[in-house]
Amino acid sequence: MGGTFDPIHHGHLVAASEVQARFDLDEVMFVPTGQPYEKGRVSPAEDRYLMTVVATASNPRFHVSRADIDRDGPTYTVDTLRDMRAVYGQSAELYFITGADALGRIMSWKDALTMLELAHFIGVTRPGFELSGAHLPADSVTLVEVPAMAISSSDCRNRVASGLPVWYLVPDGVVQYINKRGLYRDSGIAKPV
Ligand SMILES: Nc1ncnc2c1ncn2[C@@H]1O[C@H](COP(=O)(O)OP(=O)(O)OP(=O)(O)O)[C@@H](O)[C@H]1O
Ligand SMILES: O=C(O)c1ccc[n+]([C@@H]2O[C@H](COP(=O)([O-])O)[C@@H](O)[C@H]2O)c1
Repeated sequence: MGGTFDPIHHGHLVAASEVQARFDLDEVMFVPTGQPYEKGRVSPAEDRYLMTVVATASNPRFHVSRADIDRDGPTYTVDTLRDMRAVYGQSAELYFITGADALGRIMSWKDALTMLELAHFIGVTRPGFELSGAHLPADSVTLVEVPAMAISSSDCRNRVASGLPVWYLVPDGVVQYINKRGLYRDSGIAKPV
């Protein structure tokens, strides 16, 4: 599952768990983006990576990859999938999990046709976003309805900046990590480590 995870929240975790169970996946690899070129300023990659590790630690099927944060330049999913293919080998069945909003734009992603050959794409429902696969290649993309969790990372950041709690929106360890590092308090983005 690819995402900026700034911070990772229960919407991401429920979506990953649902897809893992429905597709009987051996594991779900969370891949925090290095430089998400479509987003503005984001928190340091190391903070986003560590929050993802903390959030997924208790699930034996969940793992976290540094592939995107260790690669220089803007993050493109075609590169992520090539890296995953190199790790798991040619015979592995790869699925790329993402949200319905992101999925709607995948045909404009870098090397979209090559990318669609490297994995099967799963778009999970997200409250507030219309789920339509009409313009997407049906053999490469599946839309999956997951239990609705109206949580977003931007809302979590805004809540911290306003002094509101994010308990129960993100895992407890992520709340503690945000507090320890003072993330999102001022501009919404922490200073580099
Ligand atoms: N509550 C949710 N339910 C289902 N999918 C989600 C949810 N939140 C995020 N996603 C999906 O997870 C992927 C990674 O999300 P990302 O890390 O950008 O979080 P986000 O909450 O969308 O962040 P932001 O609010 O900063 O845009 C995206 O494809 C997004 O659509
Ligand atoms: O490959 C691309 O051109 C591309 C463009 C936008 C987003 N993505 C990937 O889509 C995933 C979700 O992105 P985001 O910005 O919603 O967190 C994440 O893994 C991104 O690297 C990939």
